[in-house]
Amino acid sequence: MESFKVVRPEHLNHYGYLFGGFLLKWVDEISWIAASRDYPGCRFVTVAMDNVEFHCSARQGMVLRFDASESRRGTTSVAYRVTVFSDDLDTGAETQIFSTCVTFVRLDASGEKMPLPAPSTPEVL
Ligand SMILES: CCCCCCCCCCCCCCCC(=O)SCCNC(=O)CCNC(=O)[C@H](O)C(C)(C)COP(=O)(O)OP(=O)(O)OC[C@H]1O[C@@H](n2cnc3c(N)ncnc32)[C@H](O)[C@@H]1OP(=O)(O)O
Repeated sequence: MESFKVVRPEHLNHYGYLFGGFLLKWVDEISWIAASRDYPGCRFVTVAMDNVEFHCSARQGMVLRFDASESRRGTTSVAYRVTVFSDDLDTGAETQIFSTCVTFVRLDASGEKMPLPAPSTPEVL
């Protein structure tokens, strides 16, 4: 799943760069939306986000592209690889600024973990 955000003034830290907490919030939200769309009817909570490293800053006005796709499916959990790129709108060039893997666990209505639905079997033609 692809999603976009614009870095606005309210997203900056006191040095003038994107506050990392906003990036993590967007990564969490967008991968949660991707999981919830891929598994309709499942209630997911985030159990882990690995490899949080900020090597490139993002500045006001940048357009960020988020690419979230399933990377691992377990019994009660599913992981999404999220890669974030900053777009240069003048040249169209992209730079990868962040990547991590977010793991979600499926919960039932009482908050207990429960198995993911069985993968849909391919239709026999
Ligand atoms: C005004 C503004 C309002 C804004 C409004 C916004 C609305 C927004 C929209 C949505 C925005 C985003 C939505 C995000 C979703 C949350 O924000 S959820 C909130 C944060 N998360 C939580 O509160 C979860 C707290 N944790 C728990 O309750 C328990 O740990 C859990 C999740 C039930 C798991 O239970 P557990 O006994 O710890 O788990 P355990 O049996 O060890 O493992 C279960 C599975 O997780 C896997 N797992 C466990 N730990 C790890 C790990 N470290 N790494 C990888 N896998 C792991 C296990 O391998 C296992 O997988 P399977 O083999 O079954 O596939």
